[in-house]
This record gives sequence, C-alpha cells and structure tokens, in this order.
Amino acid sequence: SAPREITESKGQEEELVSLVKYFSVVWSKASKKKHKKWEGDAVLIVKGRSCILKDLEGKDIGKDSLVMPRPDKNHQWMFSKNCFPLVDVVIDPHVVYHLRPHQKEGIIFLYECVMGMRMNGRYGAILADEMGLGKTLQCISLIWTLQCQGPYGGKPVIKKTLIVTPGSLVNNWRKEFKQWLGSERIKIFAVDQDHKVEEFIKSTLYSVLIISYEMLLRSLDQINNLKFDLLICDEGHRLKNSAIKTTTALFSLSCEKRIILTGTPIQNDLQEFFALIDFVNPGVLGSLSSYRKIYEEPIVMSREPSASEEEKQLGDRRAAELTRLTGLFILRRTQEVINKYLPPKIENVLFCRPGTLQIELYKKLLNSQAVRFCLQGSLENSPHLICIGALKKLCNHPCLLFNSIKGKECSSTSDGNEEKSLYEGLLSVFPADYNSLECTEKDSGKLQVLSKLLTVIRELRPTEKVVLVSNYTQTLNILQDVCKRYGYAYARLDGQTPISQRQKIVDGFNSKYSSDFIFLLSSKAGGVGLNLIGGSHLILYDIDWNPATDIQAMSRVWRDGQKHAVHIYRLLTTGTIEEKIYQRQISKQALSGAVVDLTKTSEHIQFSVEELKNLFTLHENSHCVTHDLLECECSGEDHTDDSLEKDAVTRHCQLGLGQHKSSSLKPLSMSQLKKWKHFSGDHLNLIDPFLERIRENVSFFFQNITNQATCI
Ligand SMILES: Nc1ncnc2c1ncn2[C@@H]1O[C@H](COP(=O)(O)OP(=O)(O)OP(=O)(O)O)[C@@H](O)[C@H]1O
Ligand SMILES: [Mg+2]
Repeated sequence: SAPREITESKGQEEELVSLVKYFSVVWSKASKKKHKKWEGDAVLIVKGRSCILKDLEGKDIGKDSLVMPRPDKNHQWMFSKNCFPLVDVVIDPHVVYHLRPHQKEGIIFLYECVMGMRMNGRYGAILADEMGLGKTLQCISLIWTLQCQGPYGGKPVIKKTLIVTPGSLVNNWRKEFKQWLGSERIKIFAVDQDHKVEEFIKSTLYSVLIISYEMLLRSLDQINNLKFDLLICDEGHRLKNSAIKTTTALFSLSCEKRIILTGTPIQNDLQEFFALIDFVNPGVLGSLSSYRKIYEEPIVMSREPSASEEEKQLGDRRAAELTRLTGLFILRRTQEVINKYLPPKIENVLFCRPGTLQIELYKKLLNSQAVRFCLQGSLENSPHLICIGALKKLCNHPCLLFNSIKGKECSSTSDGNEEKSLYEGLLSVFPADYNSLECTEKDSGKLQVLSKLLTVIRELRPTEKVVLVSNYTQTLNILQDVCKRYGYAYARLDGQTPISQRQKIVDGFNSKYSSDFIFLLSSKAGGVGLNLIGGSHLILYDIDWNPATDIQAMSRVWRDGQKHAVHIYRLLTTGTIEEKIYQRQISKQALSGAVVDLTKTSEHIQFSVEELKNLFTLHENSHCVTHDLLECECSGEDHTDDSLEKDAVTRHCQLGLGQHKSSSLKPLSMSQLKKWKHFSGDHLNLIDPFLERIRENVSFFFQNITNQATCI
C-alpha cells in the first residue's frame, strides 16, 4: 500500500489519487529460493492505494498469469533424472495479455500432449480447431514457452522447431511470430526463394525453421541432418494418405513431439484418420491391420443398413473406444467460441438470371451427343466430367467455352473425341463477330450481377474492400478484365504467384493505406489459412462440389481482427448446373459423406444416371429451383407489389430468424436454408441496399445474418 502520509487526510484524497509515482524495478516470480531468477525490467506505478506492474511496453504484468499444469509423480520419476527442482512453467504475460480463453485452454492442452503428460510415452497432438480460431498463435505461444522454460529446474524443453506449411502461409507464420512476440524474443527463419535452408544450417541464431511442404521434399536430406525437437504441420490434413511422398518424408524425421494443425473435419474416413493419428503418435492404434480388425471393420459394418443388433452394438462400442483414446490428444473447438469477438456476417446466395446467349448454348450442349451418351446408362468411360466442365465454364462466361472449342479445333490429336462431339455445332450459336477477348458483361448473368455489385459497394462503402474468389485461373482473368475496365485497383493471388510474393500481396491488401479495392483469389491456391481481413465483402463467383472449399474461402474475411460487418455473396446461375451443385452441397448426401474434405475433388464423386439426368437439365421457368425443392410455402412471385403482402411473404420465411445460429462452419443443410430469409428478385422492396441495386438481374435471394445483435 502507498505511504501513510499521502492517504492521511480524506479531504486531500482526490488530489492525492492523481499523485502518481513511478519506480523502475526488476521483477521475478514469487519464489522461496535464495537466488532468485529475475524475469526482466518493469515499471511499478503507485497511484493512491494501488499499484500496477507494467512491462517496458506498457503492458500489465502478472495480471493474466497462465501457469502450465505440473507433471505428476510418475512423470517426474521418468523425466527428472537429475532430480532438478520442480518449477512452474508460465506463459509470457506479454502473450497471455492477447489470448482468448479458448486459446489458453488450447495451449495447456498442447503443452500436456507434447510433454507426454496426457498419455504415457506419447508426445503428439492434433489441434483441429475450426478456421480462424488462432491455431497459429496457440502454437507460437507453446514454442516460445518451451524454448525458454521447462518444469525440471527451468531447463528449456526444446531447442529447435520445424514448422511445415502450405507455400502461401510460410510468410504468414513469420508475420504472426513478429506480431505476437516482436522481433527480439525469438529468431525465426522462413525458407523462400531468397532464403535457403543452408543459411539456417550455418547460423546458430535461429531456433525456428518455417518451410513449405514442397520445399521440405526438396531439402529433405539437409533437414534430416538437423535435430528438431518439435514438428508442426500446418493444414496437416494432407498427411492423411500415408502413401504420398510428403507423409513419408515427414515420417522420416526423428522428432518425437509432433503437432498437426487442421481446420477441416478429419474423422470422415477411418483410414485417413488412422494415418493422421499414426503420424502424431506412431503405433498408438497398433498396426494398420489390427486397427482395421478392431475398429474400422466393426464400425463400418455397424453402419450398414443390414447390420444386426449385435453388430451395431459392437460398432458403437468400438467407435466410443476410438473416440476416447484419440480424444486424449485431439482438440477441436467450433467457431462459436470466437463469435463474440466477430462483427456481423451477412451471407447471401444470389440466383443470377443467365444471359440469352448462355441459355441458347446451354440447351445446345444438353442436346449434344456426348451428353446423351452419358445418360444412356453405362457410366464407365462416360464423358460426364467433360460435360459438367463445359456447363460450368458456360455459367461463368460463354467466352470460356468459346476458347475451349477453338482450342479443340486447333489441336490435331485424336484423343478428346468426346469433347469434340460435345462442342459440335456450338460455334454457330455464337454471333459471327464474337470476340472472346472482350468477355462482355451482358453475355453472362453472373458477371452482370458482379459488376453491379462492385459499383454499389464502391458507392455505398467507398473505404471497404472486396475479395473475389474463383476456382479457375481463366475466370480470374475475366474478373481481372472487369477491374481494368472500371479502373478498380486490384491485387491477385493464384497458383502462379511466387511464394515469396504471397504474403507481401496479402499485407498490401490488408493495409489501411492500400489503394486496392479488389483482391482476386484463386481458392485452390489461397483458400486455406490466409487472412484477408482487409476485405469485408467476399464474392464467390463459382461453386465447388466440395462445401469445404467454399467454407474455407469464406473464412478468410470473417475472422478475428475484422472490423467491418462482413458481406458474403455466393453467385449461382438460376436453373443451371450451379444450382444442382449447390443443392448437392446442402443435401444429406454431402453432409454425411466424405465430400466434406478439402482434398476431395469432383473426380471422386460418383454419379448415378438419375443424378446425371438431373444435372443435365436446364430449368428455364423457375426463379430458383433450390427454393422450389425446399418445399417452402412462400413464393415471391405470387404476391403483388403491396407492402402488407410483402410482409406476409417475408414473415413466413423468417420463422426462427435472428435466433438462428448457423455460425459453426459446418456445411449448411436444407433445413437451415429454409430458415434463411427468402426474397424473390421481382417483387420485394428489399431493405438491403446492396441487393436492391442488383435485383434486376437476380431472380431469387437467400439471406442470413449472424451476430446481428451487434449489427449497427
Ligand atoms: N487472441 C487474438 N486476438 C486478436 N487476433 C487474433 C487472436 N488470435 C488470433 N488472431 C488473429 O486471427 C486470425 C486467424 O488466426 P489463424 O490464422 O491462426 O487461424 P487458424 O486457426 O490457423 O485458421 P485456419 O484454419 O483458417 O488456418 C489471424 O489474423 C490472427 O492474427
Ligand atoms: Mg492456419
């Protein structure tokens, strides 16, 4: 407490409270030891009756201490060979200050795992938190702690850490280290074109090596010569196939403490699940063959419709056992835990009317020999993927189809006959003077909506930015042309962008000083892990079969640090294959199947002839086939332009809205979509000013708002 004399007179108290004294101090944790270990410099601020200890950057010390659990007697007996005294391992207050509650729990979990405190002799963990929960920061906190401290005599647990990550994220990791720890505490080395592994080997300065999966393969020999004490595999779901080179390479590293980070569900396929588990904790589930007998077979069998009661019970028991066992070292939290830190999210699905040329070409394609062949019944060697590809291109823009046809005409190879038969007679549908370089907006329903949407965003929110996502580089080219045409400044990241450039481009866009209005993103190259919080509008120009791809892309902007309300627009061409793909995404089939997995592409999808028939149908007269399928009783077009009736329309569909929580990043289901707001483009007086401006080209809207309470 403060000296007596300054609190003596009550009358003087107010004045005295403003009397502040500063002391320059060194501080240490409370300890009975004679020789104390000093933690560092600090400033003690005494004000009235209270005092606060701050570090030299002005952050409070000691207020938020996060102490790791102590190892038990057994652990001490095993690991404290020299009988070092047991000391507390404490997370640096500088970091703790920023941590969210779930991150504190996550760090304790990771600490216990890699210390072998959760399972005897096992040092691996899988952190499977949903996207945007700050897995990076949790790992950085762990590395920094283990590198400086340990429970036995304070001796550091690790010296060197290896972080393997997709190419686009190498520099993101470097940046996060700097953001949370500054540049003095820890020296990290990120491998890119200008920074080779040799440099890391030669220097004794660095304790952390960050490298891409591709680069790791190339430098494996050198890396194998080094000793790492902790291995972190970011976006580690790719290790689920033990046959692939990367997995073998990582397996060959002798490091015992292994952490896999992934935001994507991992329990869909029991064999892939085994590979991930076996990587972090080798042998914990026994050999693959015994795993199959004990777990996989009974579990799979019990899910067959023909399973007997006994088989069902056995399967359930084994599944529970597997969950219990692996649950010791797998942690997954959903997005709900950070919802309260996030701004509102307004999600829209826009059904865009196709242009006249698109409709004509679409019909012609559906009448082609190739499509008819697909529907004959024999699916072997059927060209359905080519047909699907052509229809998807057409939905994006007819010029993409035009270029493919031209390309095929020029190629002299005999293979690809199906493609030729698909394109037969199509050229005559294009105007004689068709210029595929121009890619005019009127020829594509979605492009028309997109350009209007950009105009209105620019007008209503001149300081906000847009992330524009496509699965295809060629489509990105078209979108880039739109930017040029309208004079929008843009940045672009696709598979061709050199790894060393990627973070610079991302930082540039996120900076408040950037003049970029648009970020063109290839979801294949940059869908996972990137932070694009500089943008608050995200437009998904095309749709992927795999809902996980789209969810990943959407999570780039609605994450911690985002200041604005986030608007997400998914563009679909009304009545076409795009609607069908969307329906597949939200149908039960996709939800229960293994499609919810980033590494699965359309080639993995099995279609029945019935499904193909449905895919290859154009619905010209519907405003929204998806809405028809929902069996929702509201129908925008039945109502005249009268405000009372309008209300009636929306009211019906808005049942449960507002309270509805669909924030967790699971793929949306049909029944959830039914609870969204439904608007027909024709008749409603749309409240949303952005939608109001694009309604002319949109036949139907679905809208859902998350975190509306904080919406201004
Ligand atoms: N405690 C925090 N306070 C403020 N911002 C945070 C905090 N933790 C993380 N962030 C920020 O949140 C964003 C998302 O974090 P991060 O990239 O680690 O997510 P992730 O869990 O790896 O997600 P993904 O699965 O998409 O890779 C980053 O910009 C990060 O800087
Ligand atoms: Mg990440």
